[in-house]
Parts: sequence; structure tokens; C-alpha cells
Amino acid sequence: MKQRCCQRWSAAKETVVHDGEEDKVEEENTRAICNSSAMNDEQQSLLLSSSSRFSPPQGVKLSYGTAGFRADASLLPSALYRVGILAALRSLKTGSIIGLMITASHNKVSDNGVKIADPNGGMLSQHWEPFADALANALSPKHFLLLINEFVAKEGILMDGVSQAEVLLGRDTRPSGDALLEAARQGVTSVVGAVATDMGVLTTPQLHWMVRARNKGMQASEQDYFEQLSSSFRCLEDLIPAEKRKFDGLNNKVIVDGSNGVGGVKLKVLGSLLSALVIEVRNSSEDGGVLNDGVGADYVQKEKVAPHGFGSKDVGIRCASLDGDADRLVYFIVPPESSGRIDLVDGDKILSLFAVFIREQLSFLNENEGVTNSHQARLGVVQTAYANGASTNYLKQLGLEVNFTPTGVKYLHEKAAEFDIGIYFEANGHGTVLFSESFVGWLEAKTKEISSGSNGSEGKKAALRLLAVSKLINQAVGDALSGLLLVEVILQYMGWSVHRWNELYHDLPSRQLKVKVADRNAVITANAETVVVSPPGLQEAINAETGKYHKGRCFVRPSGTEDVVRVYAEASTQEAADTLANSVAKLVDQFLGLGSS
Ligand SMILES: CC(=O)N[C@H]1[C@@H](OP(=O)(O)O)O[C@H](CO)[C@@H](O)[C@@H]1O
Ligand SMILES: [Mg+2]
Repeated sequence: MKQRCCQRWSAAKETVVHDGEEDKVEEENTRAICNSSAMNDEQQSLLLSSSSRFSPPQGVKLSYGTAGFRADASLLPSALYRVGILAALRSLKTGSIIGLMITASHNKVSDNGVKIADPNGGMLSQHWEPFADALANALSPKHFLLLINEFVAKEGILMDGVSQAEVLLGRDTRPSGDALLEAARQGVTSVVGAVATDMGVLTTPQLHWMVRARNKGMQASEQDYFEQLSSSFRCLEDLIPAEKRKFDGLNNKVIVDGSNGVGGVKLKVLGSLLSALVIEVRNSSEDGGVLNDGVGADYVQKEKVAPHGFGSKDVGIRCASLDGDADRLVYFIVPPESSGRIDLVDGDKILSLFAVFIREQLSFLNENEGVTNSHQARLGVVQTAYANGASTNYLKQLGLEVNFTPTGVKYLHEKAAEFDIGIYFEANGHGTVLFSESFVGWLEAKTKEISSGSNGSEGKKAALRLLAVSKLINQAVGDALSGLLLVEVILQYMGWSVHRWNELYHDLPSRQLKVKVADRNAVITANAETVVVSPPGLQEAINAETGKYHKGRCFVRPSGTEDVVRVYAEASTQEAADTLANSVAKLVDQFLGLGSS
């Protein structure tokens, strides 16, 4: 078999695009591939023929980054094909279903991207990221095949044609999505024994939810997703004490900006299943506006202005904004005579609202008769350095454990999973609440135990509420749709208006800037990205500048999704935050600017 492989390989070599490597290396590689027993003959042949349909673009280096590969869509077919292969290998390796989502989230409409959902619905295991990078950037077919061979051997993946793999494919509403999905499908099916299932146009969190549900042997269709969210929302509504039900014309309505993307369409379906809440969707993909153009959670959070289609007619009403693939959520209020400015109710405030509610339910559970204190639930919250300092102070004053991780939900999620209940949010609105399996099991047991004794007690209701929250809020990844329903039902429960919620604490004025530099990777940080360790001297200069401002806080880090260094500054006044950010941006430019390479 090995000999046949070598013959075919020699033939394939004729068609190789010459990439400047020495013949000697090529021969060694060929020998290595042929000598490897990681892939059988049929498999190698399938990969060779399918890869010839997807040449990688020259002169482009892709990086899996904070949230998968992202680039102009025209550069991506080969990466999608290769990520399809990676997803099939991951499915073989884990013996589970894997997800592949085609989206570039809040990026402009001409961009697209791809990310992988692991068996538990979370992000791709970080130790596979270097393979993703290498595979996407391999230029010659020989290098491509060698990489797969080596990786398959190293990971002990069985490519015997007997083992089965399945990858669920989803895409957002971008026009390039169809063609890229086809490239990914061809990648998946070029792994022997792997099938690709097209789940259609979805939000990113829907696909992650489906992957998790399928692997847990649960119902996992889109209808099941809507059913689970709407029924757990109704359950939470039913558990609102009668004296707190204060619906009036304003309180049961929320207006949502769908960023001209997929989230608006899905939210309309979800809204149709709820009677007590009126969700008005604007900027939905079928409305004809351009995706993420002057709309969406990223725009609203960064610019602090109303999205297109919102204005003076919305003064005082609760408004929310989703991003392009509906995994981020922020709320906002249009103040009277705002001339476009808004009061932002960001991810930190969503986290704080969830924390207040969950903390209260846990105290009911622990205080109430009929509930033994056998399980003191550990509640933890996780933020990044971008969290407003006022939110961190507020959470600490509540007596909560506040943890910090680097930017990127993969880090926050991992940390939050260490708690019985872990709440994580980025300031930009991406986050969720994780419940440990053991705590959910404990809650289930408690609701049964209590029901035989003190039926209807606060302890039982608290256990039922927490169980319903664990079903409502997406356990796989941050989800704007499930987050929105949880915010809405907690506001009802508290009897709070959006203004009351916004008054939990007052944000410290802040400013974010981007600086173009020669090489952003020259910035190396430590302590959850709050301290620059390289280039030497930069952190000392930042400290000296920050020390000049009352309540000053400032940090810089290289972006994982854009070719820039980000500067974040906070101070007691907006003017001071702006000046601090601008001074530090100048320092970054002095140390690393385009002229300093
Ligand atoms: C300051 C900021 O908002 N950074 C965003 C942005 O990452 P950067 O690495 O900062 O480019 O995109 C990430 C993916 O969506 C998101 O997780 C993160 O919070
Ligand atoms: Mg997104």
C-alpha cells in the first residue's frame, strides 16, 4: 500500500505549485509522508484531489486569533476547506459531534470567518490552534499533507475509514456564506468516514447550543432551541411573586437593533412564542440595511451613539442591540434631547444584574427552612481588564469573588467553569452564566426534597428559578438571545426600569483608542494584559502618565482580531480619560510606531 501511495504522490508532485523550497526538503517530506502509517492510501488520495480545488492565497498569513480566522471573504475558501478537515479530525479524535460556524461577527459585510465549536459547545481546545494556523497557511500540497499526517499521528487519530465523524455547519447572513459553506463541506467530506450536516443560517450561539445538545443526547433542532428558551423564560415569569408583577405599556416592551444580521430574524421567531413580553425588532437582515453598518452592539458600545433607526421617538424605552452573529448584547437608553448620544448599559451591567439576582436566589436557598446548608454554592464572576472599574468595585462590594482573564471568551469561559455558578462577561456584551453539572444535580435533588415538605417555600422557588436560569441561559457560549430573555425576566422580577438598573453604579469615564504599529506582536503583556513586559520602558512610561490622573487606569495590548494595539484609559472625568488615552497612544507610537520597525 505504501508503494502505491508513493507512486501517486510522485504524480501529484508534478502539479505542485513551486513555493521556493529546496528539492531535498521536498524529497524528505515525501518520504516522511509515505512512510507514515497515519493515513491509509484512500485517505491520502482523497485529500490530494480535493485540496487541488482550493489553492491558498499567496502572501496572506491567517491566524486563528481571538475568535477563529477572519479576513476578506475572497481570501477564505481554502481556509474554510482546511478548517473543514480540522473539524472532521476533531470529531474523529473526540468521538463527538463538532460545530463549524461561518461568521465574522461584527466585522464589515465583505469580511467573513470561521470558528470551531468543541464537543461541549465551547471554543476549540487551545492546543489545536497551532495546527489550525499551520494548516491554513501551508502553501504547497506536500506541506499540507505532511502537516495532517504528522498531526494525525501525534494525536493518535484513527483514520481507518471505520470511525465515523460528524460536523454541523452553520453560517450567518453574509452573502459569501453559501460558497464558504460549500468549501467547508468539501473539507469535512474529504476525511474518510466524515459527514457534514448543513444546519442553515443560524446565530453563532445557536450552533454552539446544538453541538452541546447533540453530544448530550438531547433534542437539538432549532425548534428545540426556541422551545427551551421560551419555556424556561415562562417558568421564570411564573415564579415572579404576584406583588412584583407590575406590567404596564412601557415595561413589557423592548426594542432590539438586530445589526442587519441573523439575530433579528431569530429573535422574531422567539418573540412570537412569548406572550408577556413584546419584542420589537429593527434592523433585521431582511430589512435591506447593510450588516454592522452604523448598527449593532459593537458600534453602539464603542461609539456610544444610537444605531440607525433609533432616535428621539425611543426616549425612555428599553432598547438593546445585538452584534452581527448575535453573541453580544448591550442595552441602551436614548436620553431626552440626546442628539444621537445614548446612555450605554453594557456587558458589565448585564453581569451585575445577573449577579444581584443569582446572589439573592442563593441566599433564599441557604436561609430557608427545609433546605439544609449541605452545599454552599460557590458563585464567581469573571471579567477582563476592559471591565469598567466601577463595575468591579460594585461586584466586590456585593462580596463576590471577581476574577480577571485575558481578553477573549475562551479564557473567561474556562475560568467561569471552575465555579458552581460562574458569570462571565466582556464589557462589549459577550458573556453567559455557567452552572456546574454537580450543582444542577444538587438543585434538582433539592426541588424534589423540598416539594415533599415545605411546598411553595422561598427555598424551593429559588431552586426552581436557578434551574430555569440554567436552561434559559446558553451553557455553551455567550448568547444575545438567551441573555436578553434573562435580563427581561430579572427586570420584571425586580420591578426595575432600565433606568433603575442603570443606576446600580455609575461608570467611570473611559476611552478606547487604536494605534497602528509596525508589529503589534512586539507588545507582550502579563497579569491579564494589564502590564506591558516588552518593549522595555513602555510600562514605566504608562505608569508615569497614569499617575497624573485622579482614578486613572490605563493599559495597552495587541488586538487579536485587528492589526492594531488597543489603548484603554479610565479616569474621574471624560476629559481626563480622553487625555490619558491620547498621551498613552502617543507613547505606544513612540515605542512601536510605523517608523520604529
Ligand atoms: C476590546 C474588545 O472589545 N475586544 C474584542 C475583540 O478582541 P481583540 O483581541 O481586542 O481584537 O474581539 C473579540 C472577539 O469578538 C472579543 O472577544 C474582544 O472582547
Ligand atoms: Mg459576535
